[in-house]
Amino acid sequence: MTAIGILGSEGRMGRAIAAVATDLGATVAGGVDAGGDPLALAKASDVLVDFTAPGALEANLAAACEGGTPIVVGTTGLTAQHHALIDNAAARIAVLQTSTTSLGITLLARLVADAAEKLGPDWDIEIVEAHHRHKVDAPSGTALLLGEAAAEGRGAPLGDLKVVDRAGLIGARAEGTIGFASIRGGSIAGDHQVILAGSGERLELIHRAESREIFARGAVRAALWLAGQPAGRYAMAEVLGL
Ligand SMILES: NC(=O)C1=CN([C@@H]2O[C@H](COP(=O)(O)OP(=O)(O)OC[C@H]3O[C@@H](n4cnc5c(N)ncnc54)[C@H](OP(=O)(O)O)[C@@H]3O)[C@@H](O)[C@H]2O)C=CC1
Ligand SMILES: O=C(O)C1=N[C@H](C(=O)O)C[C@H](O)C1
Repeated sequence: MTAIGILGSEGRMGRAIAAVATDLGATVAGGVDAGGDPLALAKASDVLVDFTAPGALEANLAAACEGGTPIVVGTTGLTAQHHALIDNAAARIAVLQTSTTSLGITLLARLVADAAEKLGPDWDIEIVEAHHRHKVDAPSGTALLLGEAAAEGRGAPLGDLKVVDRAGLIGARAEGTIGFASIRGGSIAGDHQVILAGSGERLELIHRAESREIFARGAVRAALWLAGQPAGRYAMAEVLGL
């Protein structure tokens, strides 16, 4: 059986992954949290899953490389520098980075790219996400992933189109931009709504995670798939065959 090492094992996702791993045909090799030894865990594991914090990524990737252990990076709030670290690690080991391990969202990203392309820039795109009160990053990694899909449909980098901060007398909406809004409260597992607003009609694509378990199951599925892959950078769509 594939032995999964959990980086962030006492966190919400880490605990959810441990709860479903056996069900899905994996074992848990162990886990670490802040102050733990990721290299010892990497050496004891067939594959690592990282659901920690951006500040932990560099050490976690270094441990994975040194241990020769594939790693699923599910942590969100990553910067361009973090993505460069992931690219470097992927030259040595198999790395799957994804802001969502949900099947529904992975498919939704395809639909969003298609809709953005077909409907054109005079349809305004807004992405609204809602999460639990403990979430520390905004917009969510998934909202940004959906924004990337929309921008790809528009043939431009998201960085050129993204609007995340609206307050005060900001003027009318600029054509072609992609707006983001974040809601935080209670125990919401994760809702994402992509609104394509035209003149006189509106298309709304919505995904609601009903519990954290779907992310945990997706993470284990991704880990089992990644354990057998050669070095390289992978995405969730490849796991799901989409
Ligand atoms: N890709 C996906 O599908 C999903 C991604 N996520 C993302 O996963 C991440 C974790 O979410 P969640 O479980 O809710 O967060 P939690 O805060 O509940 O858990 C984070 C865990 O990481 C640990 N940690 C922090 N720093 C380090 C470190 N340097 N080394 C090792 N462990 C560390 C924390 O330990 P300590 O408490 O000791 O600091 C804690 O146990 C977030 O970025 C979230 O957005 C969440 C759900 C789904
Ligand atoms: O922090 C969470 O809980 C989640 N984070 C991920 C994100 O930022 O998109 C995925 C999921 O929505 C839950």
